[in-house]
Amino acid sequence: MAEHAHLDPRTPTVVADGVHITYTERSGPRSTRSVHAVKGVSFAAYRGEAIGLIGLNGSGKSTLLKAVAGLLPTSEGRIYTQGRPALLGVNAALMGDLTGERNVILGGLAMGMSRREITARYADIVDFSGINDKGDFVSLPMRTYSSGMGARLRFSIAAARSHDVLLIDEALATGDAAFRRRSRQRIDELRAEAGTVFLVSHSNTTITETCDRALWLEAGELRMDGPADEVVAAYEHFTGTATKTTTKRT
Ligand SMILES: Nc1ncnc2c1ncn2[C@@H]1O[C@H](COP(=O)(O)OP(=O)(O)OP(=O)(O)O)[C@@H](O)[C@H]1O
Repeated sequence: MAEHAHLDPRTPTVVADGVHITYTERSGPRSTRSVHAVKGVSFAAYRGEAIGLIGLNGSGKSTLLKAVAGLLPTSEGRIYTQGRPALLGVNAALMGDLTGERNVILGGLAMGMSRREITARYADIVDFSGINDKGDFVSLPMRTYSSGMGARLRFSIAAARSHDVLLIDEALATGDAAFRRRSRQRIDELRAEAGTVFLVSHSNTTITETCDRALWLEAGELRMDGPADEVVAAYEHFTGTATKTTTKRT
């Protein structure tokens, strides 16, 4: 229809409309302190996009991700999402005293998989994580894993099913090169299945390799939104460092 020609034909999965997020904490018996972490952020994310969130420490990236996941209320503005977004954080709640195997089952249930689906995908999840590459770690308690192993297992559990919106907070940075390659492929597949992936990372290389679009947050404000390579280039110019030195080696 000609009169609708100006409308974006893509399907939005997340719309943030003038979002403000403020943390309020008690700072004494009768006083509170508040931190205005996200300030008037607006964007629309569409099916099939992988969007990187970049910015200095404390710029509001994790806060925005948690709000999109529905774990933090906005103090002003609205966030609309399609389906139930899945948040995959470095600290996602797996249980240290339980074995990797038990955690795959619990994590799978938390991600909305049925027992039958988990059983069917169990071997793939463990293979993908690579935690059994050097021995039978999956039958050991998770507290015996390195932080990289834990993060890999979390990513593997979350990525085992498709999501309308998958939110990933730094999880990929902890893997080795082979695991990062597998993760990138899996993110591409999730996008091809028409999901939207958000990725918070301090590695500019991870952002440009994994994402087609990036949002740059600066002191809680959205400073730039555009193609990942352009936004990363502007951010690097701002931080005054070249790609080489900002690439986090893990
Ligand atoms: N639970 C909390 N209570 C109070 N203030 C918080 C809380 N979490 C974060 N903040 C504050 O909100 C601001 C944004 O933090 P956030 O963790 O979202 O930034 P970030 O960009 O993800 O940082 P980083 O790159 O260091 O992970 C910071 O000033 C931080 O101190």
